[in-house]
Amino acid sequence: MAQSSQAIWTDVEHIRVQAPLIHNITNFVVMNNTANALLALGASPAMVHAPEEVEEFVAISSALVVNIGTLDSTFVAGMKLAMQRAKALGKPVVFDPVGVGATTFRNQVSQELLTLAAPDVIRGNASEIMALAGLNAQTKGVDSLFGSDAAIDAAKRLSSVWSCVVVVSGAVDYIIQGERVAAIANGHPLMAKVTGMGCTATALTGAFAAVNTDYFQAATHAMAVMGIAGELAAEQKSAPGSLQVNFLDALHELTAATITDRLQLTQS
Ligand SMILES: Nc1ncnc2c1ncn2[C@@H]1O[C@H](COP(=O)(O)OP(=O)(O)OP(=O)(O)O)[C@@H](O)[C@H]1O
Ligand SMILES: Cc1ncsc1CCO
Ligand SMILES: [Mg+2]
Repeated sequence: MAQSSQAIWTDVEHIRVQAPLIHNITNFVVMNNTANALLALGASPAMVHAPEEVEEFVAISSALVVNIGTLDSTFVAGMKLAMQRAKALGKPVVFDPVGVGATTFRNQVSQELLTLAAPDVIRGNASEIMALAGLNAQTKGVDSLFGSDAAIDAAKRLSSVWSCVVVVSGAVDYIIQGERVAAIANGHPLMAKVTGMGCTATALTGAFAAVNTDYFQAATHAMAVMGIAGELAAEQKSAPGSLQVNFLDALHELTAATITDRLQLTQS
């Protein structure tokens, strides 16, 4: 078994054995999908966003996932408290800047969160990563208007400004930390036709970061597993409704052999 496939499988086994508790402050659209994806992978999800309880909850969790998809000011207050506490406790923080670039509120909140408590991993589509890096990228709500390769320079800049791992998702997923770059060519175009597959990628990254403190590896492994499970699901039936369900089954049934057979990872 190739070294990279083995390393991915080791993380999956650790997630399945440890079932790390993943604290999610996420959007109303994807709460159910991402909770089910974390469970199917082997982690233990909880969606907890009230400012009154997030600090206590993050303290018992193994990773924090923050997603700005359906922002409002109460969510923002919870995000700030949770991110600061997670940083103080040394817990991994993964950030999904859904729709950043579309409105002033999203832009302001994203910059405030990054400044207050820089995350360990940022995952977004190309438009989001370009907007977050300060490029005047065009956005179309929560979907990208660009291919992921258009955002590689922006991702490098973000990675250096916030000293974090940056993931740009798309047909090819790029994982960037300083000069380290990994590219994952797994996945299926139909994944973009199911809402929240990007949010799911971010949530799974939280689970991998809970078991692997090399967050570049954790993010790379999460994107590889996303892509492979997406391919398997699309082969069952090439339609969005079925893909959403078959994706969960593929995560649950994932084996070391499947990862070895399918992994399309290049690193530089
Ligand atoms: N054309 C494609 N080919 C292969 N995989 C794809 C393709 N488009 C998206 N994916 C995969 O789908 C997942 C979601 O990526 P995408 O870039 O669509 O996220 P997103 O725009 O943030 O989604 P959302 O906001 O709905 O959560 C990733 O795992 C990515 O690799
Ligand atoms: C559709 C949608 N709108 C706000 S968040 C979200 C989920 C995909 O990002
Ligand atoms: Mg997204």
